[in-house]
Amino acid sequence: MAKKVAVVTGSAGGLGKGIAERLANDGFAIVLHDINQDLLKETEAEFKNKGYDVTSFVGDVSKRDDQFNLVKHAVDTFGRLDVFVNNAGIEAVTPFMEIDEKELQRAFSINVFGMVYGTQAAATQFIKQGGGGKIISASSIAGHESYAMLGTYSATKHGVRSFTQTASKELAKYKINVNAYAPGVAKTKMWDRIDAEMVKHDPSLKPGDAFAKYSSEISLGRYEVPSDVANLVSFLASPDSDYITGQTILVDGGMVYR
Ligand SMILES: NC(=O)C1=CN([C@@H]2O[C@H](COP(=O)(O)OP(=O)(O)OC[C@H]3O[C@@H](n4cnc5c(N)ncnc54)[C@H](O)[C@@H]3O)[C@@H](O)[C@H]2O)C=CC1
Ligand SMILES: CC(=O)C(C)=O
Repeated sequence: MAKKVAVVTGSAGGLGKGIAERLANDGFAIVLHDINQDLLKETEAEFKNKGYDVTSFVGDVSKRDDQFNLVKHAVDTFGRLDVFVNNAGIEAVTPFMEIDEKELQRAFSINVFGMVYGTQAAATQFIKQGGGGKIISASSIAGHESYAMLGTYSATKHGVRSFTQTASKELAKYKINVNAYAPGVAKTKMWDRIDAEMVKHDPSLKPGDAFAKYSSEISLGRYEVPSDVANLVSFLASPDSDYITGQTILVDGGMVYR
């Protein structure tokens, strides 16, 4: 039987790379994707060296055409699509009174518009194929609870949770499951940048303090690593999750309780 095919956006590094590697080990053919062409090519070469069935596509999730072309690339290369992971996202760290139009536009266009366009592109292909499919998106603990200095970011991740619910209700008739994962505090480049920005806005903080403070609130006593998130995404991409849809599932080591 032909391999199932998974697309993971923003998978040149960070959580997306961990998710893509786990899905490759689960037996999927993988479409890596990112806006960072150099890092994407490095990751593609690394995956090829490991023997994974992989291709890559450079794109910007905030551009609707790019998202549809990404799905086209997956189908042209591997013949079908089974799983689409809307992972790409950016942070925004700003005191509420200083949030401006530029920040709102940039964060919403990537985190929310990108998720909507990716979901539309994947669902269009799933409906054409006629056999259902899985759409899995990156929300956050900040999609369940809003944080100081992370107002814009938190609103975008609440948006992902909201669109996950709506899309799941409308796409259920096509046997398309739409769910989201909500990580907590993972030590990726994103958190390095959040930490640096928080220091700039709060003179009482030194580098590493914000990350240490957030991490200290994790019940299981350690920060998150990509495989923690990938374990959940693997489940959501598998038939074991066929009866779950519209959910934004926390994978945070115990920080936010819903
Ligand atoms: N790191 C963390 O603690 C948490 C992360 N998340 C979410 O998980 C997802 C992945 O986060 P990380 O791996 O930590 O971030 P990261 O910044 O380490 O990696 C994100 C990747 O997405 C790519 N990307 C950014 N904008 C893009 C665009 N417009 N189009 C295509 N690719 C783009 C980047 O080039 C990068 O390779 C994000 O949606 C983030 O909001 C959620 C909760 C916690
Ligand atoms: C990066 C993130 O999603 C946080 C702080 O919850």
